[in-house]
Amino acid sequence: MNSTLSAADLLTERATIAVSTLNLVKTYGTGPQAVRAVDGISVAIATGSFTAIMGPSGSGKSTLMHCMAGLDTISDGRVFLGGQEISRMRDTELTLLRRTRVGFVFQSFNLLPTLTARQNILLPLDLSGRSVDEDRLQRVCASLGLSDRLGHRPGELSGGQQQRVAIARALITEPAVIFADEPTGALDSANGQVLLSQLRTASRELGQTIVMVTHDAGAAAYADRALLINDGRLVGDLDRPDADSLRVELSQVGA
Ligand SMILES: Nc1ncnc2c1ncn2[C@@H]1O[C@H](COP(=O)(O)OP(=O)(O)OP(=O)(O)O)[C@@H](O)[C@H]1O
Repeated sequence: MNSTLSAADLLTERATIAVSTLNLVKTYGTGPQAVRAVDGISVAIATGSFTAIMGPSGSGKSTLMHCMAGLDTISDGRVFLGGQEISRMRDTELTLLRRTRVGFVFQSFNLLPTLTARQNILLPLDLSGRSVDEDRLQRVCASLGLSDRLGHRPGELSGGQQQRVAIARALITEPAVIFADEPTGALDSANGQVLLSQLRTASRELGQTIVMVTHDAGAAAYADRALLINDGRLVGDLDRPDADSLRVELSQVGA
């Protein structure tokens, strides 16, 4: 997927591109204190792909992801998600889009402690008044190894299981994109690897588009593609990245 697509391409290729940016700029603050956290990034993410965003601390990874997900306003450029231009949307439209077309997984699992795993997973459907597709629920939970844990509350689950509940909650609405910010950050290495394999399976077997921010070259190696960010710019774009070549690329940008 090249980065020279026009806005018209991005709107007409909605079947093959899940999320894209054109000359995206995000500036925090004004005057001499202003920080250009994202400095003119154009990128197109293929539907069904698993993409890692990597780069040194402060390079703009989370800001880029937040702008792609409609969690943050942008300063300039354009963002398209699921065939719609979100950079032109009003707040109410954006809120609806985030609820129905986007899934989120964060480092902290963000589960509601008083709800069971099943109730946590179904929460986005409940909030938007949508009915439960029991088959999809069973399929998603089976693929994540959660079928026998659905009646448990988060406090009765391990960290790895809690993060899998968070992934099931993100998958249940069949969103255009799941955005994951350091999803293995609170897990030990064995549970982290299980989780990354499950994200890869969700992309390969369910066709789920996933965009993941990570510091970890080993984690990014599970993705189909790694975008390298430095000083708010796209400085590398690797297909089928392996951990060693990612470490070399990262050391060259000072990470
Ligand atoms: N709300 C904010 N207000 C002002 N500056 C911000 C804000 N959020 C981020 N920044 C700045 O924007 C730049 C990019 O931050 P961002 O969090 O996107 O980087 P990152 O690559 O995700 O970093 P890390 O890996 O440390 O989480 C940094 O210089 C940061 O200080």
